[in-house]
Amino acid sequence: MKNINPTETNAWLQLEKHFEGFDDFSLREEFKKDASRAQKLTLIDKDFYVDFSKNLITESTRTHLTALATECGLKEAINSYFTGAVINATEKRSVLHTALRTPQAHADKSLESNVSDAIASKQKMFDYVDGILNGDTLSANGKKFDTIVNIGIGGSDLGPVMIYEALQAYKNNMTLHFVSNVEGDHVEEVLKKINPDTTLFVIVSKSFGTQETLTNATTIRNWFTEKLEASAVSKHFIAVSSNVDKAVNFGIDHKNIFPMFDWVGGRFSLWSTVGMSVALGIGTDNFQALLDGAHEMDNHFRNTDFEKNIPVQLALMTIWYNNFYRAQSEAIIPYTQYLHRLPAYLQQAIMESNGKCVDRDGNSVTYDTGNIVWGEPGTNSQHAFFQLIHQGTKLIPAHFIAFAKAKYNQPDHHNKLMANFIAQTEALMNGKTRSEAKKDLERSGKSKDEIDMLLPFKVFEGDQPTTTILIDELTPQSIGKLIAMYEHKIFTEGIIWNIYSYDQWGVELGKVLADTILDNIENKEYADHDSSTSAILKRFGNLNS
Ligand SMILES: O=P(O)(O)OC[C@H]1O[C@H](O)[C@H](O)[C@@H](O)[C@@H]1O
Repeated sequence: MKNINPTETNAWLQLEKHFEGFDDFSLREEFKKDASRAQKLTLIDKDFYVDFSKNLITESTRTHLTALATECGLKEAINSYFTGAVINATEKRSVLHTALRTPQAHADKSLESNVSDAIASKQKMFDYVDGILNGDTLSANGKKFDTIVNIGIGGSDLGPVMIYEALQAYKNNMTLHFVSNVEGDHVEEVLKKINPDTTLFVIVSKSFGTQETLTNATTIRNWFTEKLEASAVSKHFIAVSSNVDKAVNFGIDHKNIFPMFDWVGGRFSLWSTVGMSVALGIGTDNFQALLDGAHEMDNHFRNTDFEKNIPVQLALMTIWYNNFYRAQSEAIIPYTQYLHRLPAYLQQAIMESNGKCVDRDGNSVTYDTGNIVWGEPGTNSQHAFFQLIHQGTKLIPAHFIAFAKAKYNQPDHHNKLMANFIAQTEALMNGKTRSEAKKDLERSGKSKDEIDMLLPFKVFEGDQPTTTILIDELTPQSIGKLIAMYEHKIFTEGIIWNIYSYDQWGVELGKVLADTILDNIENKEYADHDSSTSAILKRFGNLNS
């Protein structure tokens, strides 16, 4: 992989010049000028329809941005990514979540053994899941398991919970709970709801060293052994980890440890045995369909020209807004409750990956990286933060994601949902001019004085950019494809920004300091900090003494 400072490329210079022409850019005008704008700026890959035309771009913008991707060595980088080069250099690891969904017959020569290991570990997981679901594997008291508790945090929680919520229409009758936060109240609330006799606990931790997960697992095991014999632990607790020894030390039966691989990053691990709880909740066929959907997007990303490549063009939009428009954030608005955890999942995937201020040569970057993402499902978000997108002072490019077909036959609901989905992007783009707003007020019979007073508040500037991602139907396949699309978008941005997307050193500092503070709390030693930290520690200590 070449380390290229994007701002020193010819394409970047061209983009800077090109951007100067955007002072009086108007999407309304662009659509008026070119009847085929939507068609030219929409990419279709089977069930995915991605319309970029409501973005602040022209076809030349796309050309310049695509040239930037090429000049930054994206083609070679994609090849390195898919063939197992050590692209996570600071941790000396390959980045091969794509191998987890590759059929053996499609494996690259260099990755045959990774793919066959992935398939073997998936098979072990599937056999176990089938045994639980068909009742061959029973609880310590010979009962069928009916509840799963996933104990994990970060990538060992967000991916599984997001997918499980997304695929509620595909769930079997297993009840799933997710315990992630180290907050004891979170654990207690889950324990209140479950019967130890019929509950399987899945401890998920790549490192098996994460404070939150080990604390929760220990508390839950203690609770469990108060209710059932200690010998029942081996039938009710399983672990997913790449640190098998630590899982054994914790007391997990060797045969109940489902290994994951060093070459899969935590936030990209939902495709691996980390998906255990999801597979238990939706069954192995649906889990396989999820993998197949992701593989379909892998092929699209790897084999499609950049101009027609959905993840590449999505990444380039982020570069355009982040580095040229200097937009501070992007919104992700899924028009389905099923995807209510998608923004949270993407916050980890995107911000932990690309929140880096040092380039691949170890120098401080001189340009912005790491886009901030946030969001909530529509239509709820329309009644919450859309005011700021429509009339605030910030440029907030947004992804609008929806599925053309609903899962249940409620056409009245679905038509209303989709009407809002479509209307919002049109409104954000067109806004409302002063004269349009004035006409509206006149039509409503307001006096001249009232109109003069109200008019400034009724104007919408418009030109708020959106990308519409319309997918035929929400299925395990399309959800897999959607998540893989974002994974490759993240990769592409990291390559162009010349940063390492697959480490997360920034998470360490706070973790280490928390250990010291915990020591202080336990020993009631509050003095050895700045006055703010000491006072907070003391107040906390006093309230709990
Ligand atoms: O799976 P684990 O090893 O327990 O790690 C859980 C999480 O811990 C860290 O905070 C990392 O920043 C995350 O990327 C990771 O997903």
